[in-house]
Amino acid sequence: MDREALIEAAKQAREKAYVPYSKFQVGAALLTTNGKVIQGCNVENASYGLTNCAERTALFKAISDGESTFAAMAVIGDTEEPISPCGACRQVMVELCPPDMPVILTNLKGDVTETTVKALLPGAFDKEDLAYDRTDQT
Ligand SMILES: O=c1ccn([C@H]2C[C@H](O)[C@@H](CO)O2)c(=O)[nH]1
Ligand SMILES: [Zn+2]
Repeated sequence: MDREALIEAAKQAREKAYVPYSKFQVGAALLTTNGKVIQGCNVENASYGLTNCAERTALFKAISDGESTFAAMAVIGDTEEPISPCGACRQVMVELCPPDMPVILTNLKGDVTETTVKALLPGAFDKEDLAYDRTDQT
């Protein structure tokens, strides 16, 4: 699966976005290590804060389908610069994806930036922080 095909899958997913409030469609495509592509779109709600972004939709779909090892993600929106994932999605990527996993950020004009999960959220709070032994502390 090349980068262009993953971007195309994200573009298709974007068409399915449920965005009656923002009208801002976003698509994501997550490549698993066994070559499957899982698509996600943003799904909004009348209670605005319940909105699920495209990136988290793809990740949660994958986990609930039993897919847990990921190789890359592409994200697309109609933005001037390549789309920038929100903080919540960056935190969920840190939880579920390898730190060096490529994240391909694009827009409809075809601008592309490639980054990584760890570059998107340096210094993230993660499972290692929870693993610290606190039993002897008062
Ligand atoms: O990377 C992003 C940025 C925004 N959104 C969604 C959330 C909301 O539905 C709309 C406007 O913020 O775009 C995503 O899905 N992914
Ligand atoms: Zn988000």
